[in-house]
Amino acid sequence: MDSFINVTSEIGKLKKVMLHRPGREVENLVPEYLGRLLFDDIPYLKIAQQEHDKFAEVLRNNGVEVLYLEELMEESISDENIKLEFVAEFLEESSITSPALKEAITQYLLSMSTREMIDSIISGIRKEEIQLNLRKSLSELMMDDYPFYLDPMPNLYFTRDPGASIGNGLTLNRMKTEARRRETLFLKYIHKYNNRFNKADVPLWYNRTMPFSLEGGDELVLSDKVVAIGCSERTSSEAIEIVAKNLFDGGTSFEKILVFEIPKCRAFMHLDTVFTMVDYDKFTIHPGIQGPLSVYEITRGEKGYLNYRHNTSPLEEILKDALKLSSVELIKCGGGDPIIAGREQWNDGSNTLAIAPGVVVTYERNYVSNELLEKKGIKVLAIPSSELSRGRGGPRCMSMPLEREVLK
Ligand SMILES: NC(=[NH2+])NCCC[C@H](N)C(=O)O
Repeated sequence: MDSFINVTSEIGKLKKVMLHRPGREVENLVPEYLGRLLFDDIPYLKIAQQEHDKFAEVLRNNGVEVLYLEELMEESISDENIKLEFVAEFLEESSITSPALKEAITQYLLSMSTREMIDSIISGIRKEEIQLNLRKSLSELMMDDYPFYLDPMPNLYFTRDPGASIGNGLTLNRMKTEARRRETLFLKYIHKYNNRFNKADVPLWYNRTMPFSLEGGDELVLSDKVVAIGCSERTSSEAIEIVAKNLFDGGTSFEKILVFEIPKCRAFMHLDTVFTMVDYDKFTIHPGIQGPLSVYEITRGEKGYLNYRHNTSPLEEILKDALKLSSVELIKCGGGDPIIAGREQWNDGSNTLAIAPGVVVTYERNYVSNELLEKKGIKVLAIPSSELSRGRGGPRCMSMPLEREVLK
């Protein structure tokens, strides 16, 4: 049986992808906690869902099988013991320490159908949902005005980040911030228990139990030989070394890791917010990172060691050389105009999702960058984006490819 995961490029025809349709979690955002939950504004859920459905429809109309995280998860924990294991682990990681409270929340969750339970965990659990006749501990008393027992997970529709498909395997990531760390538990259970996965042994190139942060928005599979990883606000150099070692030792075809060191700031949180691949030899780039960008290379060394090199050539040269191309083109977000580029990058103008070589899904609000892509011969499938964009992620962030056609 073929592996359930097969991703050896950023642009090969997309065959299977995992999404999460935004739900009630987005309506549990309030101004006080926006920053901590990594949002800049509160999306209007009804419109966000319509936009997201349009995104899924564009993918389906182009031959992509769309799988929803919530459905894969429901399949994964249908067995009662696995469900209990999941709930216990989830509550542990949500810092529910009081045994009585843990028991009350567990009973509350288990009174629901599996699907309702998953939706409720994603939405977050407000204190008034559960009637408690317990004596409060000191810490509970002091946290009394905090509205949630379980925080909502509004970033889950960015399915790109908790894990990434590389070759036939996955990185199961450790998220930089507390706000997103529990998201990776879903992928852990899907990987471990979903029949689609474990029938075809899927190796993990990284695990969420490791201490260094790694997020999928930083992981780009440029070819079956080259992976680019952003060293960013979210992804650490230590994690990159571990992924490199595991890919090289894991019998994969990968030979080189290009480490893109980008400025560590919110606007550029992941590499894919400033750089994506749109065709064999074409990339989008935010002009704001071209100056500060440093590229390092990791290759296989002797006796299992890794070789490291700071490559100071211009980015075009680095990409040409790594991908064995005669030329490459970097297409500037907003055409390079600093105001347009700043505005469109903030709404993920550089965050394209290639669904085939030269065919990308983008946000329609980034019309200057979209027109430019079209001028360069790229087919642009633009989706509505007024509400989805408020979470600071675009079509690439909102999708986790599971399978792409192998490029010839
Ligand atoms: N792959 C990406 N660029 N993801 C964007 C994620 C946005 C999300 N609000 C966060 O801050 O984590």
